[in-house]
Amino acid sequence: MKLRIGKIPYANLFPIFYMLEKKCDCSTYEFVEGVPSLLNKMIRDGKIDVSPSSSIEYIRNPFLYQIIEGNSISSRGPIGSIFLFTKKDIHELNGNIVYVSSQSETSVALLNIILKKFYDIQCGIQVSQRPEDSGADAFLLIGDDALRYKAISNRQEAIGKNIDKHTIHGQLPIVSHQFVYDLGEIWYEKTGLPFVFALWIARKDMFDKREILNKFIKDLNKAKEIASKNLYEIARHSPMKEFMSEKEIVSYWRLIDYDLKAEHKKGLKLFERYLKEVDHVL
Ligand SMILES: C=C(O[C@@H]1C=C(C(=O)O)C=C[C@H]1O)C(=O)O
Repeated sequence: MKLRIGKIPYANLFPIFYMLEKKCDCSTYEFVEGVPSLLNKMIRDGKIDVSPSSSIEYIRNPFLYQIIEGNSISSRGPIGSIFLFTKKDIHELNGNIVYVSSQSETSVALLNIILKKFYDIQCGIQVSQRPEDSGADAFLLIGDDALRYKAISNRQEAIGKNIDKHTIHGQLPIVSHQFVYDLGEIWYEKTGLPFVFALWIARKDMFDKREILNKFIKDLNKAKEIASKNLYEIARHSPMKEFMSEKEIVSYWRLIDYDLKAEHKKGLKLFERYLKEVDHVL
C-alpha cells in the first residue's frame, strides 16, 4: 500500500521534489504527475491522497481535507510565474475577453478579484489550453508556461529593435503583449498580505495510510529545509535551464515563500472574503 502523492511538474516545486526523491526513502510513495487543476480534481475524487493543490480547492471543500501545516506556495509580492500578458494597460481592459490557463484555478480566481474589485473592470473569462495562441489581447499563464513565455519575451526585448515584429524567428513568439502584470505583486500592493497560491492538503478519510502520511509530512519538511540551502546545486539539474540561466532560476525560487504561517492564513481568509464579494463561482 502506497501513499498517492500529487506532483505538480513545474519549476516552483522542483527543489522540493528533487530533494524528496534524493534524500528520503520514497518506497512507500507513488508520485502522480499533473497540472494543478487536474490534481485538484484527483484529490477531490479520492484518486490521490495528498497533493500540493490550488488554495481555492481547500476553500471549496474544507471538510474533505486537512492542511499540511507549515507548507504552501505563496508570495509576498511578485511570484515570478503568474502573469497577465496584455496588449494594453490593465485599466483599459474593460469589455475584453481574457484567456486563462486551464491548468490554474486559484490564479484565475485571483485575476477575477484583481479586475473586478481592485480595478473595477468587467471582462469575460475564457478558459483555454493554450491562452498564448488564442490571439487574445490579454491572457493569463501560470507555472512553467508563464516562466517560458516571459523568458522568451525578455530575450526578444533584449534583441529589441532588430526583430521584425511580423516574422517568427524559430520558436520565438512575436512580442506583442508588452504589458506584463505579476498577480502576486498586485495582491501584495493592494492588501499588504502574502498570497497563498497552493496548499499541501491530505484527504481526511485516509484511515489506513495515516502512518505513511505522518512519515511523508516529516520528509516534506526535511526536503523543504535541505532544498532552501542548496538552490544553486538544484538549479544545475532543473529542466528550466533550457530557458533560464541558473541564476535566474534561483532568483525565481527565492521569490517563492514555501511557508504557511499566521500571516499567510490571514491572506487566505481575505482571498476567501473577496471571492464572495466578486461572486466568484467556486
Ligand atoms: C506559483 C504558482 O502557483 C500555483 C498556482 C496554482 C493555481 O493557480 O491554481 C496552483 C498551484 C501552483 O502551482 C505557479 O504555478 O506559477
